[in-house]
Amino acid sequence: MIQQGVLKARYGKRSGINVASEQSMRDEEQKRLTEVLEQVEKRLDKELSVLGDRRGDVVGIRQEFWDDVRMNFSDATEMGETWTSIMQQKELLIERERSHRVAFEAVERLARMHDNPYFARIDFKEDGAESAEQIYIGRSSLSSEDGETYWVYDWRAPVSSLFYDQEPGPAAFDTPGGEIIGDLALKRQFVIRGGKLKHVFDTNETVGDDILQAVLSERSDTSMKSIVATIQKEQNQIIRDERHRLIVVQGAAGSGKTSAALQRVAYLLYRYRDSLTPEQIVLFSPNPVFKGYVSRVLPDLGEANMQQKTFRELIEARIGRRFEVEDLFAQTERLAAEEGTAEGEAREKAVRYKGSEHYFRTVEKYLERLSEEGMRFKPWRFRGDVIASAEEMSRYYYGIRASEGFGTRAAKLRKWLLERLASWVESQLDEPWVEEAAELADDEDIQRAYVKVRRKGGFRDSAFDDEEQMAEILMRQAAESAVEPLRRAAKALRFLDPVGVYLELFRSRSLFKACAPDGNLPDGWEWMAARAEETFGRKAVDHEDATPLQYIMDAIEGFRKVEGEIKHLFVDEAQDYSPFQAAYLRRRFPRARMTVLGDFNQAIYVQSQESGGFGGWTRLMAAEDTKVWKLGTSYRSTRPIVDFSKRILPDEDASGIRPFERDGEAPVVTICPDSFELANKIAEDIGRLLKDGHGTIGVIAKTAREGGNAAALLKERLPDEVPVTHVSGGSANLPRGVSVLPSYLAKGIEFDAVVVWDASAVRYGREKDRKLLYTVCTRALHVLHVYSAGTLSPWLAER
Ligand SMILES: Nc1ncnc2c1ncn2[C@@H]1O[C@H](COP(=O)(O)OP(=O)(O)OP(=O)(O)O)[C@@H](O)[C@H]1O
Repeated sequence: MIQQGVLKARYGKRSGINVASEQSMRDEEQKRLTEVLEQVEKRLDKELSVLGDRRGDVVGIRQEFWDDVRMNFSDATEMGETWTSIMQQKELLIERERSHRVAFEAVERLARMHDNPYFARIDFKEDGAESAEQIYIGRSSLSSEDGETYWVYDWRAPVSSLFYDQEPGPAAFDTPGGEIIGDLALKRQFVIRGGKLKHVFDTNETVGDDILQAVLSERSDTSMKSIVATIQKEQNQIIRDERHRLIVVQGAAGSGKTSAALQRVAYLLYRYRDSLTPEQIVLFSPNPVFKGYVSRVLPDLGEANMQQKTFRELIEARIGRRFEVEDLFAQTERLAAEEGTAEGEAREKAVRYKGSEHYFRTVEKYLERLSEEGMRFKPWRFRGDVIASAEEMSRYYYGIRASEGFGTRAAKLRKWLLERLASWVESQLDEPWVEEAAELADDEDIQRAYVKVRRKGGFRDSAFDDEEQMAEILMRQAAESAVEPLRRAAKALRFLDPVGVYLELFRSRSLFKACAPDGNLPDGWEWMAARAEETFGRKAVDHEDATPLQYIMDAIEGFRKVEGEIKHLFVDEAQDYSPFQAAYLRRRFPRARMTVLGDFNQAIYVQSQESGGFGGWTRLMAAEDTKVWKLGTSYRSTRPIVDFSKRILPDEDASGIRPFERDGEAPVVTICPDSFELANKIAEDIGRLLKDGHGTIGVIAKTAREGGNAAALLKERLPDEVPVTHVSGGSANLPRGVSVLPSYLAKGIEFDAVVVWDASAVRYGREKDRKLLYTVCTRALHVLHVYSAGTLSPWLAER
């Protein structure tokens, strides 16, 4: 609920306004609201009765489905008719179910409208028009049945952008038919809840601070809310940008990147409702918790959810069947566990390097070279016979012009191999192994052979000849089915050896140097080489090798497995992607426009430390198709929390971050002598925070292991009626109450109160921990309490 006190306090400050005119404005708007609600009720009644009828239809058809079908299986014709009649009945049911769903959605939409039909009004006089039109803006539109009166405009309608973008005075907005110019005479905002007019006031700002203040002061929920009533001008530009194929948003923590992305999805679905479906939009989410957290926004706006994926799912689907693939979280945990050891340092160096631009360019160059030489093939053998050796394949492959590209070359080689296989099968027909295999033929094989001979006119005159033909066919069938797996492998291009190709980079020093942009081996190359041999040897793939391997694999196959039907790709937390991952997504979704959102101050994974900010993303499309937007105002946290968090960052990175003016309690730092005392203090604190009414409290630990310990220690100390949820990798739901989770699962989400489990110098002492600590602290909306067992992190100490 909006905290009315905030609005009243602010509203009171405007007391220069004439009280009488204020009252008449209220009366006027109350009258209008009553009228609109009457309309909504009328429509609701109608839709409810339609819904009842449709439900009756569906239930009726289901119950009588089999009665209305004529069943007769006596002969082929009757069977055909029975089938047709079942299909007709099924079509009817599908159609009625669809109309039932449409009616249900209409009822839902009208019920939402009855609660809160609109949130703004603008009066706009188009140049040349006689008078200004009053335009009321809500989550969805409402017009009279004859279509003559527009009671409410959808927030996504072209004219609604006036509300978000412009102040009273001369104004213009874009429509698909061109720009419309005129005068914006009035901007009015409303708070309507449960069909009651709570507040109404005029504003000169783009979107008044008063309402935003009130909205931001609300307690958080376990899932994200839509922001349509308070979209800010800079966010609106992102939401409505249709000009660019690639939109990159760099925005401070809490600046509304995810919110803007989701409203943009809703906007696109509205704008292109005849040609775009939610299934054609994919959002890449950082983790399963986030997936659940954002899944309510679109349904609340009356739209179906887009697809959500994580990068991990993409990798798993492609190479997960053949290899044990480490995921990003497992990698992060391992790096944390091995921190300070020689092995740990070497691994970290490798992870850092493999997420770098240097490595990406090295592999790109390597792929270029592969089009001239060096492709590796698996020899094509059967029963010890070499049907095609790796050398022969290579010769054939490089005999095809390079300009044909990897995909065509692989397809041509496949054709050649299948032909070879066919003539090899021919040469084997008299061999004893074929005879033996033919003797094992089962009834089905014999039946097939028999049918073939019959088709050729056999089994009529000379029985002897027919038997011979049967035997020959059976042998051919036996040979063919023996080589079937080989044929299938050829179809899947399994004669290519992507792992061999990948490992070659670490087997040949000179090859690596020749491909590296500066001709140098990276520091730790030998360690990486030994590690790669060792992991691939046991069919495991480190996370840092997974995308490069997949990229090479898909490249040498000619990027066959693309998702061309996807029209829009959204990538949240984009700063955490390596250049390989960015390039891979572009290839995998070749037709998609991309909206990429991130914050380089929250680049917490080792894999993206060297990726060069957003470089990996901005090069994906031509400069004229690309737009970089910046969001600097942080809306999530109170001003004291934003100021506190900013100080964790180097000045140059913090300078662009502005808090939205919302007051609150100053963050509190508590240093405890040891972790035992830390757990005691935090347990007490949680009791207080719950008593103060904070509905979501996030206790954020650095790693999953630490989170597990923290959850156990808190459960021991807190009474049973305080449920403590330990959120780990697999769980997708964020409950109300106290959640204990590792830093990387807190990405993108927020809590009323954040308790930082142990911000000591031991846990967050190094430069690379700085962004992590910043990310953790910026999860707080209203309250931030930081605890440390022993010496405080240096990133917090100097204050
Ligand atoms: N225009 C707005 N009106 C109301 N609330 C807003 C607005 N913009 C952002 N917020 C609120 O600010 C909070 C942060 O928004 P969001 O999660 O979209 O930011 P973000 O940039 O993705 O953050 P982060 O990078 O830290 O994950 C949310 O609670 C969101 O509802």
